Amino acid sequence: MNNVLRVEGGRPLQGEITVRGAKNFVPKAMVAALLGTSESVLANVPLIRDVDVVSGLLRLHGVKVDFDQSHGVLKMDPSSVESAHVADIDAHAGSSRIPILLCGPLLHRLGEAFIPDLGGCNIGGRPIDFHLASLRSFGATVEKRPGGIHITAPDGLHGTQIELPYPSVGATEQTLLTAVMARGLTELRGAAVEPEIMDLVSVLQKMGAIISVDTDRTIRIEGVEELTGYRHTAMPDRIEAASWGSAALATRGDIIVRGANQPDMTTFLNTFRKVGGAFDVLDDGIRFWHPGGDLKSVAIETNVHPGLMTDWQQPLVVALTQARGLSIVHETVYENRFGFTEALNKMGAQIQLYRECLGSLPCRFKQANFVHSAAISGPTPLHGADIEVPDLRGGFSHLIAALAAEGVSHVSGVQVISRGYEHFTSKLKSLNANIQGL
Ligand SMILES: CC(=O)N[C@H]1[C@@H](OP(=O)(O)OP(=O)(O)OC[C@H]2O[C@@H](n3ccc(=O)[nH]c3=O)[C@H](O)[C@@H]2O)O[C@H](CO)[C@@H](O)[C@@H]1O
Ligand SMILES: C=C(OP(=O)(O)O)C(=O)O
Repeated sequence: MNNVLRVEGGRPLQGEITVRGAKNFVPKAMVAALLGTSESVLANVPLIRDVDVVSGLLRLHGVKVDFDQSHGVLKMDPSSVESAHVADIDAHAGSSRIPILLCGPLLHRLGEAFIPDLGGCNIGGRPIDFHLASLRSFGATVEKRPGGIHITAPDGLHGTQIELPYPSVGATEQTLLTAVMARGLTELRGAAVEPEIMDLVSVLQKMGAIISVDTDRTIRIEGVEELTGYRHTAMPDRIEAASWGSAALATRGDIIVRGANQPDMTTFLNTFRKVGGAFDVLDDGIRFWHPGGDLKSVAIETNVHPGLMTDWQQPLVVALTQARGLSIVHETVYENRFGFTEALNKMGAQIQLYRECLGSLPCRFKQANFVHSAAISGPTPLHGADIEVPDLRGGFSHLIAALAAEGVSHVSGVQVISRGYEHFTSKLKSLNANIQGL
């Protein structure tokens, strides 16, 4: 695919598209396959770059990976897992955040792991201190090496007690993937409970794990000696679904998102309704549309589940530029997730950023000098511009802004978007968008 899209905006997006398995679940289920003694089969797998990256990493470790792309069925056979060459793994440095989750499974299977430096969106410092503290508490030894980290477990991995300082999605998954085969009981307090984590718990349970999740963010895992392969259908991508909902709103359009699942999106749907968007829950998806008239301004704060997802924030902000009045967005998950607004201002939006907490949720960034709140005055007509994709969700937001704007935009660096949005150019074309690769 070409890296620059010419977008002629001003047309409502209309039609229907389908979302498949979640970017923030599928790669983790792929990592879980490493723990099994037999083949795992995962269905509803989308064609996105993070799936390619993890397929590559699994293959390097001797897993046979067979991806039937048209049906979205991935078969993974880990019966002959082996150590990969460090130089080969190094080639994956900076590609995604998933490699850190290989630690536990590789320690169980091979007794050691080399993990390349991580990638993922540049929306904050994104340290891995909780991951490493968790692994050390299971008995692992971590050593920094050029290009990554080397991990061993000289005395094996044993159950432990962990309390996360913040309900980190990745650190919760790290703990789960390590605890399921560690000796004894692990108690994880302060865990994240995002639906993608619950789907991973389902996969691990199918494999033979014993995991209980309490209502107070405590997860208890009884280690078992052996896990088998699994058969599972991945939960749909609630971030992609919400992104298309925001695109319908920003362009005054009407989009049916087949595959969108209401229970995973309750908080988004409440916000969507408060802004003035209309939706209808269908048997196999959700229809999102702009009902006409003015959109309404809102004050929102991102938070861990069941709060308003941070990954929903960026596309929604584009729709908020078209709402009447002053909208406030307080980002409490990442300290630096408003960089994408610079391009929106260039296109005519009026978004002012603040270091203060413009909201009442407890926030780690209070008085820490991070620009993490935004005030959006609207409605402001948007006009076409030449803009550069900064990150995955920011990139999709730029596309929506270009589609909502009058005139022509050139959006460069769009390949980043394929990390989490399957076939996004053909989906846009099917929704009547006027886009061309250059
Ligand atoms: C591949 C994937 O699933 N990515 C998602 C995952 O990212 P990821 O798992 O990286 O996000 P986390 O939930 O871990 O991060 C949340 C916050 O905790 C901080 N933190 C995290 C780990 C750590 O060791 N130390 C630390 O300080 C982070 O800097 C961030 O401020 O959850 C995020 C929060 O829902 C989503 O935005 C990402 O789309
Ligand atoms: C931040 C995101 O992803 P990652 O953690 O993979 O960078 C995202 O999906 O919006």
